[in-house]
Amino acid sequence: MFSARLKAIAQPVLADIENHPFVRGIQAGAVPAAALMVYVEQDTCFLDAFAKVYAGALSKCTTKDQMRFFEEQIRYTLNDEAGAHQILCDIAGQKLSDHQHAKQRPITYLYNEHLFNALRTGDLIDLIAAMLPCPWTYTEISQQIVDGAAPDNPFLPWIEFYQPQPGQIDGSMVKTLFGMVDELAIGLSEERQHEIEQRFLRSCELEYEFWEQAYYQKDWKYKN
Ligand SMILES: Cc1ncc(CN)c(N)n1
Repeated sequence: MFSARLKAIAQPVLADIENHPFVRGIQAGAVPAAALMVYVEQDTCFLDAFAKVYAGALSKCTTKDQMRFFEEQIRYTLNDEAGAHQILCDIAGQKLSDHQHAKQRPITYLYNEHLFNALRTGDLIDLIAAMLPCPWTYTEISQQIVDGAAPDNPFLPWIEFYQPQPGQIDGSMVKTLFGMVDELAIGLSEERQHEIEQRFLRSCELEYEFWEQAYYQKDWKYKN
């Protein structure tokens, strides 16, 4: 299966994500408030772009079922994922509405442009491959770190938010997306498959860099 190939090539970066100090901090129940707020601000920019890219995926669909699936993801991204941000703001003692109008920092810009590039230059499979690391790495992280988290860990609601539970959208949707990729990969040349793998792997690396950007509060050097 092509999806197994994608998961296999991403194992080293997935391990680095799971060991990132931000992610380890979530598991330990302590992340600096400033890092949390950079994360929330940048993730707001990211999810706005992600919803638009989902709309682009919808425009590339060939069946009603595929269209309904993406329509559901757009609603989830626009309406429900701010719930995860609210949890982080509560932990940091901050008001969510004060952190929803930030400008894109470099990695957010790069990640968003990477997605828009897949939308402009790729087929549906290219776009799904570029989008999949977003839900996939969070599902993997939440499964990995929930075991070591203490019952009074303030991040538990955030970890549970991304847990692949029956009826919860992020778990089953990852399976659906990998299933779509497997179907769409049938008959593609080795060269095309390699291109698609690159889009997937780049997004995994950008997921890592997104944690890095927030934890170390990285920003543009020159601003006006
Ligand atoms: C950058 C990023 N990647 C993934 C997710 C989880 N959907 C997120 N909210 N933000």
